[in-house]
Amino acid sequence: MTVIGVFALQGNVREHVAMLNQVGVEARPVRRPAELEQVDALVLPGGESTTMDKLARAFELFEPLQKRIADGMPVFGTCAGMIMLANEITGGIDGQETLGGLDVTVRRNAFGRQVDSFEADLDFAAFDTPYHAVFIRAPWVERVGRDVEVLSTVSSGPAAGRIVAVRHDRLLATSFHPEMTRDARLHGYFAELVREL
Ligand SMILES: NC(=O)CC[C@H](N)C(=O)O
Repeated sequence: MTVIGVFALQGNVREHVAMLNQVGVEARPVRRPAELEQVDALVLPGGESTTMDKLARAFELFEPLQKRIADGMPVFGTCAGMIMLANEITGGIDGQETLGGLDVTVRRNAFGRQVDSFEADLDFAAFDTPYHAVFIRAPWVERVGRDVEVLSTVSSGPAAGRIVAVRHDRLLATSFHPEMTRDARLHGYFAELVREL
């Protein structure tokens, strides 16, 4: 049976595990390299990408993660997790590094101070009704590589048109926190992507 890990050094780990269970997937926290070896795919939750970068190094997960991503492990990165997956970032702190793999440029804290946190209904071609998304000091995607599919953009307001969900082969990323609403459709979408392998 497929097992999806949730990177558990930071973020809403329990909520992600619960939503994966809700879509019929076994899920468990990943804190150590040996635990990473036992999962088929991984969720990188939101939090603070600069801290995640440091913690991943301190727990000796950074290089094993990069290797698994290069070997084709599916990863769903949300918010700070999206930043961690990006090949390139703007607005990072000095020396901040990402795992990479996703051919995009992501701007940290892109929505500005006034809109630190906000909610928006997003359209996804894969879903029949809008997806209600919660953004917290969220990044957006400024550049997408040739093979990256844009799954959703903000539909109205000052940030209209900004890219907030993308997929590049086995890597899925959202600017927002899909574990903070009751809507498990994105976890379901990711689970499908993992099962198709
Ligand atoms: N909710 C979040 O994950 C915020 C991301 C955070 N602003 C960062 O740069 O990592």
